[in-house]
Amino acid sequence: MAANGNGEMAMNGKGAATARKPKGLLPSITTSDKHHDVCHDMSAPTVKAQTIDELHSLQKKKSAPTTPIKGFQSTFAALSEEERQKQQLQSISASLASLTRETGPKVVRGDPASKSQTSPRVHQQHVAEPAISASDSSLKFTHVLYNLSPAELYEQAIHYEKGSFITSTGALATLSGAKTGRAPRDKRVVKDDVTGEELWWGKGSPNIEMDEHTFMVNRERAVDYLNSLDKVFVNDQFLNWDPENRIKVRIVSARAYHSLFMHNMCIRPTPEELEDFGTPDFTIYNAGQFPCNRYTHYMTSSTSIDLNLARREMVILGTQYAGEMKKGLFSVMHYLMPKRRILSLHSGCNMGKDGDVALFFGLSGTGKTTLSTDPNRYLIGDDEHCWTETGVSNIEGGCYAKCIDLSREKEPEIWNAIKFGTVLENVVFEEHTREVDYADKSVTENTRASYPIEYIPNAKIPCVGPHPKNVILLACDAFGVLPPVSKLNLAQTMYHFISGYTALVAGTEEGVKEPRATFSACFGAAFIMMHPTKYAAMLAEKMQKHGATGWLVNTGWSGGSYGSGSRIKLAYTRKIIDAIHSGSLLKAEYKKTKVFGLEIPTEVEGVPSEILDPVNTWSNKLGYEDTLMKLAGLFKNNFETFTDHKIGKGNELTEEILAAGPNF
Ligand SMILES: Nc1ncnc2c1ncn2[C@@H]1O[C@H](COP(=O)(O)OP(=O)(O)OP(=O)(O)O)[C@@H](O)[C@H]1O
Ligand SMILES: O=C([O-])CC(=O)C(=O)O
Ligand SMILES: [Ca+2]
Ligand SMILES: [Mn+2]
Repeated sequence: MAANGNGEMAMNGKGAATARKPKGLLPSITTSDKHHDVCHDMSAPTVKAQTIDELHSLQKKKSAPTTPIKGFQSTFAALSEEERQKQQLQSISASLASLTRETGPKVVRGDPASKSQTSPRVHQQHVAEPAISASDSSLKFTHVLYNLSPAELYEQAIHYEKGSFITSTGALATLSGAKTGRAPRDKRVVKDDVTGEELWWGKGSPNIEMDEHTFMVNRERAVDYLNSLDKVFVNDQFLNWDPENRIKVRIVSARAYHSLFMHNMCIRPTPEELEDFGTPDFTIYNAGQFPCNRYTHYMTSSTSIDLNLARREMVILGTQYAGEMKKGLFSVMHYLMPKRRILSLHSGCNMGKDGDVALFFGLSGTGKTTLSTDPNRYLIGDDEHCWTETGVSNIEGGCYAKCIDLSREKEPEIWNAIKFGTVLENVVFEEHTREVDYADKSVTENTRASYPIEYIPNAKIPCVGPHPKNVILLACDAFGVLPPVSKLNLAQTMYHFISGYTALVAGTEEGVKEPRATFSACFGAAFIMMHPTKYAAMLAEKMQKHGATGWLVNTGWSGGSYGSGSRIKLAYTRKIIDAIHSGSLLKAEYKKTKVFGLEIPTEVEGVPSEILDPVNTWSNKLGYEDTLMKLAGLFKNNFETFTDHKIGKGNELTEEILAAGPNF
């Protein structure tokens, strides 16, 4: 039926339903008893499903086999894919095996909550003859969520982990629990015949010993805990972009947060690389929600981070802070790489357009991530590197930026990297808009963002580069007496590298009025495994061979100590770094400072000249002298522990290095 254009309906056969209406009014509706068709909206195609379940099943496409099946498309090829999956599950079951039971746990792929799972393939490590199960744990399944994607991990985190939220820019906000930083005093390293000889033990060393048996007790505790869960996350990934020195790592964890963090921080395998992954070189068991047993020998708290180099395993109990995994693996690299005559470094690294590489050493919070992330240069990495015979390589696949007081204006690249896929630890956000308040320290001052390195637009992929031209030592001097920049000779570079000075500021802690100096050998004593002089000797040799220049950059206080002066403007530090990169600072005019004997430039483009010599910035000159002497004394005191160690042939370098420290 159709309107006749005058607002009148055509009369139907019976003429009963409609009446002529005055013009201008809406047409009345006619129903017809002649045509029995239902009214359809035929403009959109219908869905190809009969039921809701069927509709939902259409939504997800099965991932295609990761590599095209080689050869003929036969049942033989399909079987080998199945065989490969079986081997993968067997390998995971072997990882999770208790060492006191005959078989590994029954592992099955997929989320136990997922209905769509088709008849699970179950695997056990070495299936013994059918026997009566000795324990309930051997009856249950361990579901394995294997190398999930960020989207899948978001869903797991949001569904199951309290404190997981999507922020306004798409990052995953998480809480790391009671621990919001690393616990170096809870680190334990197995001391055996080999490591007893090879590693650095005793005063100043980060390696606190434990015996093999105690490690096994903690390992068993972690494995039993993990196997008691409905599901565990397994990440199989790589460390080190240098293909010849790549390490395969497996991380077994209980939280999607941990899995996503390691997805970001380690190197992500391609589907093809994953197929050939095989047995990992190193495995982490992260049972961080579960404490260690205080009755266990060597335990001094409910947290324990245990490294067993012989077994190539690490166990985490009693801390959920994800940085333990990252830095635990870094410790492993600090052992494995020097054995291959490769130097491992706690440094950031970037490269200019002309291929000039710079290393940025520094303790936590001194600016490695901030300063290696530079819009004018290619980012190779922000925290952990190797220096080989051929050049530098990043160990990791992601960055871990501090984000307290982060601002879009000062650090736009890091700001923009905080998007979907990024893990944002312990930040505070507005409940409704989910906008993050980076100034808020309610949870901790150590708020962090972990993102894949390719989130920085000018990342250099693969993350490798030629030999460094500049070696920049960053110190955040809260005493305000170290110059903003000094040029170092080789002996001075070694002296400051071995010293590893920075200062912790008192912050909001009551009663603490003064900054506290910390000396951390190689700018990362918490992670090195052998004596600091071993790494220092390698650095000296490499810098000498490749003609690299050393620099000391103070990213800390100026115009007085913490409390009266202020932190050097990031914009000035960036100008100083620019001048190092461009080579202009090498050609500048220098003068030598008293006490520390540092060469300081008289001018740096874009930086007020008066701040280059700190004495100019202090109104209280006597206070400056006192503070300078105090810091010099702390340096001297600290270095005494190293004087009995030789570097290089015949001890000469040691003499030279000793003479390179403060003289007074
Ligand atoms: N002059 C400056 N130079 C460098 N960083 C500065 C300066 N002033 C303030 N900052 C701030 O100091 C912090 C440096 O932290 P960054 O993440 O770079 O540390 P890091 O050396 O990478 O430490 P970690 O090894 O713990 O990751 C940033 O929050 C940065 O904004
Ligand atoms: O390990 C961490 O938690 C953060 C970091 O990079 C460091 O402290 O050097
Ligand atoms: Ca960092
Ligand atoms: Mn670090």
